Amino acid sequence: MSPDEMKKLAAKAALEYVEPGAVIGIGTGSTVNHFIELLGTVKSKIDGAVSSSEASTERLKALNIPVYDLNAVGEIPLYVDGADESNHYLQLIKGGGGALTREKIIASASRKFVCIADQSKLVDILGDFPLPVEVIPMARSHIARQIVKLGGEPVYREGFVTDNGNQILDIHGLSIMEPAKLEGQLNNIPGVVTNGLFAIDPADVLILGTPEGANTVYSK
Ligand SMILES: O=C(CO)[C@H](O)[C@H](O)COP(=O)(O)O
Repeated sequence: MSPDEMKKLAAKAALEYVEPGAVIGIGTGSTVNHFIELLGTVKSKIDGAVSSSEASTERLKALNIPVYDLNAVGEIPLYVDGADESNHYLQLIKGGGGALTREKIIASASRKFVCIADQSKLVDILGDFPLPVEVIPMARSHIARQIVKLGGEPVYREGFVTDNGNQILDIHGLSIMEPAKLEGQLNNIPGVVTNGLFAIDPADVLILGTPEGANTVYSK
């Protein structure tokens, strides 16, 4: 079975968490794209969505699913998003698609974060996937030097601009033993908008697509 088929299985299983009348928080990426397609089949049962990126908004609107501004809604019952890596505590690296800041905001505004992924995303130690950091452009070089002091190798994602008009540094060479600590340290560097660690506030549920079906994983 291909990774994409596994992503689709995970997305399908996440539909079970959708409650009638709800506004659903929607992440970004190829796994979420499957979820958006499936959400289109039950759109009459939901109120609409809050989206974490221009790309997801476009897909939701193409299916005539109403997209609300986060400021116009209260607490969101459910947030569905993918991940680049998850450990067994459901602490994540996200932001491969560059949408990490809006993703973290909507995850934080949601009661339950259901993460969907193919089985390859589950790892023992986070860090093989380069950790994205969204930065204010004028602070980029300064932030890169601070990251080197923390033991990482920052690489500027050249030519990429986030939906917020900022830039991304991808940190290579990390083996992240204390994800919550590193998340805080990075966010404390002036000019960092946010980083792709979702460790202080991890996912609540991880659904992994596997060749045998969708497996639900809870935190260790
Ligand atoms: O964080 C993300 C985008 O910013 C995505 O959730 C992450 O990159 C996973 O993507 P995919 O579902 O395509 O594997």
